[in-house]
Amino acid sequence: MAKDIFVVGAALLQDDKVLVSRRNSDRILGDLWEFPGGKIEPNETPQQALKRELEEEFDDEITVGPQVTGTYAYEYEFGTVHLTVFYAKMLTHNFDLIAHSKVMWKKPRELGELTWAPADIPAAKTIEKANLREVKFDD
Ligand SMILES: Nc1nc2c([nH]c(=O)n2[C@H]2C[C@H](O)[C@@H](COP(=O)(O)OP(=O)(O)OP(=O)(O)O)O2)c(=O)[nH]1
Repeated sequence: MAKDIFVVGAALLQDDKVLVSRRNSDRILGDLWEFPGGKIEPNETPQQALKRELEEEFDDEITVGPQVTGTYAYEYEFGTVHLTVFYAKMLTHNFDLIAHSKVMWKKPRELGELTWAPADIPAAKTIEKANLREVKFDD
């Protein structure tokens, strides 16, 4: 049986745009677009894992909002990735990020132009049709 890998991704929002990130060429699923995030560690909730991964990656705190869509399982040859994508916001927006070659801020209708990691397609399609200004955060 293929191993199960539990992964969280963040659809970071800024006005009417969402941050997308491209995997490095030398990694599994190299060059494909994804939502920044990573594997959930034992004893972590998906939200805790997402905060930890994003804080490591972008050196900024995030607020985690609602799930974009249900957890989606995709069977790759290396294992089955169970991906959950949450809407999120950065607390202090780090503009350096925009210059970073592997991330881009995109409007929802532009998401269909990207070559996504297969596990991300349902979430990307949901966001494509979403009105990002209506996503509700608790704070
Ligand atoms: N981060 C992330 N990974 C994704 C997405 N879609 C998708 O299929 N994956 C896959 C790629 C990897 O096999 C796995 C996540 O691993 P990762 O390498 O990004 O996470 P990590 O930093 O915790 O892992 P590691 O390098 O420490 O082993 O999930 C996505 O949207 N975001």
